[in-house]
Amino acid sequence: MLELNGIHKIFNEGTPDEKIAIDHINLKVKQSDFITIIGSNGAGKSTLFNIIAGKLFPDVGDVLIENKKVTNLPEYKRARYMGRVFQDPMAGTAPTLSIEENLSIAYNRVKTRSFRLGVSSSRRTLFKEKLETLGLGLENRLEAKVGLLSGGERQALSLLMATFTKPKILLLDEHTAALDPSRAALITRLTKQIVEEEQLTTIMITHNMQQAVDLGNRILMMDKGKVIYEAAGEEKQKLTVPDLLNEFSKMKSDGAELSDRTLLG
Ligand SMILES: Nc1ncnc2c1ncn2[C@@H]1O[C@H](COP(=O)(O)OP(=O)(O)OP(=O)(O)O)[C@@H](O)[C@H]1O
Repeated sequence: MLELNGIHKIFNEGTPDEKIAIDHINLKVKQSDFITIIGSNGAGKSTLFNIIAGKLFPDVGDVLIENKKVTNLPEYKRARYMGRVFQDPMAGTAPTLSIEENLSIAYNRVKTRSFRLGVSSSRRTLFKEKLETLGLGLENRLEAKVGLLSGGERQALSLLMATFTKPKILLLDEHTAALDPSRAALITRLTKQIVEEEQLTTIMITHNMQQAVDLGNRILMMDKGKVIYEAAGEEKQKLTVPDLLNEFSKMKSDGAELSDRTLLG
């Protein structure tokens, strides 16, 4: 489904600020894989997502989606393959537009080339059905401005907007990190539900070890631009938070920086 071959990315090359953000990473993501990525601050996780999404281009290496090389395809041309939810609930939605207008934009992005905001009755029925699956009553507030929603409601809507058109790849970029614990638990539960129902190929960055252990069939740990630990299948299912902390402590003994954020339980 998604292949990263020898991806290398350096920022500010040849200057005193030179930084190797991604150090020759290879990754093969299969259809319906759900990968969680954890790692220290500055490990290269967001840079990796930006390269997958086409927001950044690698200096070396190739990105393939369904065996097609997309390495230099800009973000807007990859948008119909990708769903992405960011940490900031404000990032995925337009606050001055209504819930149905936001859903309409997400729908048009993939289904048609139209930027029309008008919503036909069949679309409205589809939007209502999808919103009902969130269990938040948003289906009764189709005309409410998104700026009036709580952070959790907004993030649930962002998740729906990123997934209801069944993207080939779903990127979740610490999408529960800015929410209080109960709202984070809600978004985690909805993520699991949507990914399972739609069989979405998903990659999720998280600093929450419990979430990284609970979700997905594969886990990657990154440090200094490299994947330094990986578990999949049964090994991943058996993995516990103490096991992960143990892996982190090995990393620490190799001189890596551990921050409190890395160790979020
Ligand atoms: N646009 C940029 N210009 C210069 N350096 C950058 C840029 N983007 C990222 N970096 C550097 O590249 C490294 C990797 O950053 P990245 O944001 O990918 O890490 P991360 O694993 O997502 O970190 P965090 O968990 O703190 O969000 C860091 O040292 C960062 O400072």
